[in-house]
Formats: sequence, structure tokens, C-alpha cells
Amino acid sequence: MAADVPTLYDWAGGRAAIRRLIDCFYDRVERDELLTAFFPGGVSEEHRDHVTAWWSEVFGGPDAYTRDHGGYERMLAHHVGLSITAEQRHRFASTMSLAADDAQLPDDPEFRAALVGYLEWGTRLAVQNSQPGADVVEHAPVPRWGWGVAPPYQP
Ligand code: HEM
Repeated sequence: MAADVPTLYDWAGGRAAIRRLIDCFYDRVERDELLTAFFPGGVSEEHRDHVTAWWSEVFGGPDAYTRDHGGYERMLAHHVGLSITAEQRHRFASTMSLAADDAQLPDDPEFRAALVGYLEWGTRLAVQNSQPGADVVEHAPVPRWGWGVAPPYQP
């Protein structure tokens, strides 16, 4: 991709913006009848911080999740055995999309398409990995997501 195309992380507004997204998301999750049981007692500060690090890295920011939080293998371990249903996955993905509005992330079609593309991909992998006896990919790098076919519109 051309050197002047920003990362999704920078376009979103950096770590503070990703943290707003994650907070708005989990604030909704805590009130959601399909999702709240995954987080007994509420979504901890530690979880919010780690998931912020994950999304920041995926979107092209610092590689803090790989360096400090156990990387792909730790993320995988958290999803194994959860038995996430199709309905829960859809609620998770649609709630994150709503949270992007709550958090006032950029709402240009290109950015939101990239965000939802990663969400769709990531949540479907989470469902697969969470099933009993799933044949998981045990080791992988933290993914890096990009703009796909539509980089940001910059006249
Ligand atoms: C794009 C999709 C997803 C991403 C990027 C993601 C990311 C993560 C990460 C990075 C962790 C580990 C946090 C840590 O290191 O402490 C985690 C844990 C977890 N995730 Fe996901 N996840 C996704 C989908 C889902 C779905 C669909 C569900 C359930 C409906 C789910 C439920 C959980 C739960 C219950 C934990 C463990 C929480 C804890 O014990 O602190 N995740 N997720």
C-alpha cells in the first residue's frame, strides 16, 4: 500500500479512540442478555485494556499485545471452550458496530467497511475456535488488518 495511506489505527484516532470503542462496546455487553454471561461480575479494567491493545495492534498500532500480553496464543486460550453460538456472534458483531457510533469513530464508509470486515472475520474465527473439540491453529502472529479494496477517500 502507498506510503501516504494511514493505518486504520491512526485514522481511528490512535489508542484513545480504540479505548473509547472498547469501553462503549463492553458497556453495552454488560447490559446485553445474550452476552453478559460471558463476563460474570462485569468486564474488568484488565480485559478492556488487553482488548484495546489487541485491536490497536491489529489496526496497525504498536505491537503491545504481542510483546506484553501473550500474543495470539493468549487470545486463543481465552476463546477455547466458550461454545459461542451463531446468535451470540451476530450480537457481538452488531454491538461492536453500534459502539463505533457511540465512540464517535470516523464514520466514512471506507473505515467502517474495514472495521466490520475485521469484526466479521474475527468473530467467525472465535466461534470456530470456541466449539468443543475444535481443530484450532495453535500458533500464529496477531493479525494486521488493512483497508481492503477501498483506501480512505482523500481528495
Ligand atoms: C473480532 C472478534 C474478537 C476479538 C478481536 C476478541 C478479542 C479478545 C482478546 C484479545 C481476548 C483476551 C484478552 C486478554 O488478553 O486478557 C479475548 C477474551 C475473551 N473473549 Fe474475545 N474476541 C472476539 C470475539 C469474541 C466473541 C464473539 C466472544 C463471545 C461472544 C468473546 C468472548 C471473550 C471472552 C469471554 C474472553 C475472556 C475474558 C476474560 O476472561 O477476561 N470474544 N477476546
